[in-house]
Amino acid sequence: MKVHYETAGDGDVVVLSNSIGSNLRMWEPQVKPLTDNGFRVVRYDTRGHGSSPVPPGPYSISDLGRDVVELLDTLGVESAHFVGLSLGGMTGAWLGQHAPTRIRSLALTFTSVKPGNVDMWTGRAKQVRAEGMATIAEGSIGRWFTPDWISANPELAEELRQMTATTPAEGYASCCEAIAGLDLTAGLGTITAPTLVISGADDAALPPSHGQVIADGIPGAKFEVIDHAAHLGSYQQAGKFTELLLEHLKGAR
Ligand SMILES: O=C(O)CC1=CCC(=O)O1
Repeated sequence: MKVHYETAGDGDVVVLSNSIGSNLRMWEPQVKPLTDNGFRVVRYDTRGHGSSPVPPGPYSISDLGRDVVELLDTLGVESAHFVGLSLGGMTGAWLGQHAPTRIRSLALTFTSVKPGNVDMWTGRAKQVRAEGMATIAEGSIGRWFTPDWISANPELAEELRQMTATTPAEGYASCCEAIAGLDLTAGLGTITAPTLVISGADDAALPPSHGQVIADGIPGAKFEVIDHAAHLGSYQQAGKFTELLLEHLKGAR
């Protein structure tokens, strides 16, 4: 499936992959630092999100991974650095296992290879298909940011709440179904790409224990935990997140 994407800058390609309920705009804080450091940023909307197509679900993690391979084919890019947050990180873990020749390095952030809570994810899919996105959008903001960040940044928080509220319900639900029951643990040891794993100390959705499993499973992976970061730590602690990412990407050049 051809997903919607935007590119910026010149140099080695870095693909940025969004979390569930967001779109490529979530990477706004990273675009300038990456292009200023000689990378070509390719950010895309995961299927069912933003301006990408919304085929009827359920989707699987291999659907999401194959969309990235098709995107690289479209761009004529043999291999790219891949940075994913949450659902994007799960897509990255699939790519590292199933399309290793297309992946130069991986940054798997605020994510998991075995999220668990199967009933919660299937229940969320059912709720969204029945009621739409409004209730889910309220809940997302509470998981994405700590209460003090929301109080200090009310306009940004509202903008990001709108990002979730305007996500197509069928797309969101179908991605919940890709997460439900997911378990990519067994293949972690086959990943050969240089990998950075980042978790957030205040991420109640996918706490650092999930990142630790990934880092323990991938040979040579580096693991960092960012303080004062909830689930959308790339936004809440954009400075620290981008610093870690640039160090990793420059080391994998
Ligand atoms: O929104 C959430 O519940 C947290 C989350 C898990 C996977 C993802 O992309 O976001």
